[in-house]
Amino acid sequence: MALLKTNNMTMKFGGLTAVKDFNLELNKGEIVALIGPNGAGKTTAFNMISGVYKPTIGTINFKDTNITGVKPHEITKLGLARTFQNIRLFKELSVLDNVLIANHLNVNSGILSACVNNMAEYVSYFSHLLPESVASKILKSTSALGYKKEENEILEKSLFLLEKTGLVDLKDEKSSSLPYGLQRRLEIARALATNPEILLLDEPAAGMNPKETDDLTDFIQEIRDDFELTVFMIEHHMQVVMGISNKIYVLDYGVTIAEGTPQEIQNNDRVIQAYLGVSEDA
Ligand SMILES: Nc1ncnc2c1ncn2[C@@H]1O[C@H](COP(=O)(O)OP(=O)(O)OP(=O)(O)O)[C@@H](O)[C@H]1O
Repeated sequence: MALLKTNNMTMKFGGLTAVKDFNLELNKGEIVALIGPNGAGKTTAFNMISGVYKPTIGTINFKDTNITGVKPHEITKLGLARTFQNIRLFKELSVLDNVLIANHLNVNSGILSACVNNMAEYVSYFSHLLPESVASKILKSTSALGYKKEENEILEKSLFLLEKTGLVDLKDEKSSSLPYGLQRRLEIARALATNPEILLLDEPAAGMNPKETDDLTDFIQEIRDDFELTVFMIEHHMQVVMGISNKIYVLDYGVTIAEGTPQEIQNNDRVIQAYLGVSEDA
């Protein structure tokens, strides 16, 4: 059984059909890419899967659960985490604090959880709305509560995530001081704090230099293996897409014009005409 399956998922904005009858299947452990020209409907598809939009028509199933129209934080709680095209970190906080806060807000026991129970889901979605000063206060007040056991577990888990994402030596740096590629990794580390089964990556290579892009390809495969993830990514960078995807879906004007292996997609005339024939970064 597919881990995630959409059935004729469709989104209409007034008279515009942004995504039409999208049938996606993600199987456990796969890395699947969604490509297509600007305005093809990729972000809209992501937004429906992650609960930002409720599809106008169609359903989304995650394992045995119909998650169509379920709110973003609930979807995160079920095991789908996402990153955004525009990085959303607490810029003034340290690298470690960015991961600590996601972990702190994800604790499940104690007085702390009564106050901020399972808010990590919100952090990944609404961190841009949560003032940095409030984020800092949450961190300070949780320390003040003195939950040593929880504190230690959270610190350990955060350091583990930083180790796995190659950021542990930079844990005390201000997050905004990191190069772009490492900020994207930090965003992924924070998403991993919610213990996802599926990780949705929105243009993970955007703005990266060639070295960062090379590293990203290995990195995505590593975290897929280490955290037993299934990865679904929107990406324009063909080197990344063709290098690591098990399967690729191609959207054009909301319609799925092709799906298949990298080789099948590269040889598909319709895809070449609509997308691959134009500039790689279009
Ligand atoms: N909230 C919205 N209201 C109205 N139209 C929208 C909305 N969101 C997206 N659209 C339209 O839906 C279409 C698909 O947009 P979408 O952002 O999903 O494309 P995309 O493939 O992600 O593009 P890009 O690669 O530029 O990010 C576009 O015509 C866009 O203008």
